[in-house]
Amino acid sequence: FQSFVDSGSRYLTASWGGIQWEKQVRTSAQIHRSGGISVLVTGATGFVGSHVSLALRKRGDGVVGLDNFNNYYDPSLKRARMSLLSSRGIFVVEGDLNDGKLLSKLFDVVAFTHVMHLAAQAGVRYALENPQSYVHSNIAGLVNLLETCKAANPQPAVVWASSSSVYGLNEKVPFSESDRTDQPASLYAATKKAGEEITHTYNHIYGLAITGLRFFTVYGPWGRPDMAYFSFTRNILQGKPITIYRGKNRVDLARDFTFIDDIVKGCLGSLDSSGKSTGSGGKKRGSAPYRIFNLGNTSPVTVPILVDILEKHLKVKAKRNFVEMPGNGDVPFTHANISSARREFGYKPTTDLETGLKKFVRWYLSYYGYNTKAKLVQ
Ligand SMILES: NC(=O)c1ccc[n+]([C@@H]2O[C@H](COP(=O)([O-])OP(=O)(O)OC[C@H]3O[C@@H](n4cnc5c(N)ncnc54)[C@H](O)[C@@H]3O)[C@@H](O)[C@H]2O)c1
Ligand SMILES: O=C(O)[C@H]1O[C@H](OP(=O)(O)OP(=O)(O)OC[C@H]2O[C@@H](n3ccc(=O)[nH]c3=O)[C@H](O)[C@@H]2O)[C@H](O)[C@@H](O)[C@@H]1O
Repeated sequence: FQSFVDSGSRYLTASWGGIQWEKQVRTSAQIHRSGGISVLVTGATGFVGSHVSLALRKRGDGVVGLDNFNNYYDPSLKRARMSLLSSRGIFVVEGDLNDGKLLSKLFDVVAFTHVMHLAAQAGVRYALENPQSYVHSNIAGLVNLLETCKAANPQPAVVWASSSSVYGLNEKVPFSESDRTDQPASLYAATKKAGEEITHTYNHIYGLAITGLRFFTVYGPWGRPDMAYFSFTRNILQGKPITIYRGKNRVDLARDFTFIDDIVKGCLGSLDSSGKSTGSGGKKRGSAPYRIFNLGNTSPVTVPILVDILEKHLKVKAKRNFVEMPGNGDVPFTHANISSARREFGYKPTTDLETGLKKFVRWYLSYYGYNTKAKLVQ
């Protein structure tokens, strides 16, 4: 464990502590509505984390962010999201999940009721290039966070992001939470599956209330530049070709693309129904809930149709380059059964891909300085 932490030390930052810092953390954690909660959001300047933090704040909850601002994708986008959070009074602590002293300090300063754990090394194909980053954040970082939560007094309830990728090579659709998840197709998926097992042990031994959310290919404004809808948009606007993967016999790949606002509603619904941890200071005093939910859209769309929609909104034709899906961790299709989340906390996605991509394109053109005719304004 220590060697993972050491090998990841380039991520570690120590610019925290001091009276002013504690004041900022406390102020940010303050609850502004009756019955509100105070939440530590990890990965707060990431795509999903920034949206969830803003939504919690908007309804009057206390929010403190944590993020290491790593350069997996352009950190200036994370800084821009942070500015947005700061403008709403949310303080983001710059630090790594593996920094145990920092996490303990945060829990000394604030008695968080909930942890929304969204920090991770995301991306399916990048695991071929940098496998250790998945071990660092998704395994070692997760254990470190759970160690802190277990020792806290009171213990928070933990909601964290697993992934649709745990269904791996399954062919039965739609994917249900009770389906097998023992055939991962990527190291990313394997670390998310490991996360589900690891969180189970912390629930079992220490009484932490745990909810795992299997997100299905989330997209939207302020999104992730490494994802297909985002990189396709960039290339289409720059007149560069895009690579579209296809399965054997030229079968199109499909994803249950899910709009960010629907995911945010699912995150808040699961936080509100997460139940209570039963232990404190590392001692279990009763059993606590352990839950896993799919959060998808239940309406898969093929990748070429995604490109058709982008072309329509961008008013530019894509240069399509089809290649057979390389063995890089991809799965042919995803499709969520969401009846458990609907039953437990009323999860009901309402945005179709056409509408959601329109909102994404509008944001993209504005953020990257294009005028409405998709020309870059110099
Ligand atoms: N976006 C999707 O389609 C999708 C789908 C399924 C699951 N997920 C999961 O949802 C979560 C959020 O994903 P996202 O799309 O917002 O990704 P993201 O990369 O935009 O956000 C993750 C954030 O975590 C931070 N981070 C990573 N490692 C860290 C560490 N060790 N310490 C502190 N901060 C760290 C990153 O800097 C980043 O800002 C992740 O757990 C991801 O695996 C995302
Ligand atoms: O749902 C999930 O669990 C996963 O969703 C996404 O993974 P993925 O579905 O692979 O999303 P993209 O990378 O945006 O790819 C979407 C589709 O486009 C395809 N694609 C991707 C990139 C490319 O250049 N060409 C291409 O055809 C992929 O094969 C896939 O079928 C996220 O990147 C993961 O972090 C997340 O865990």
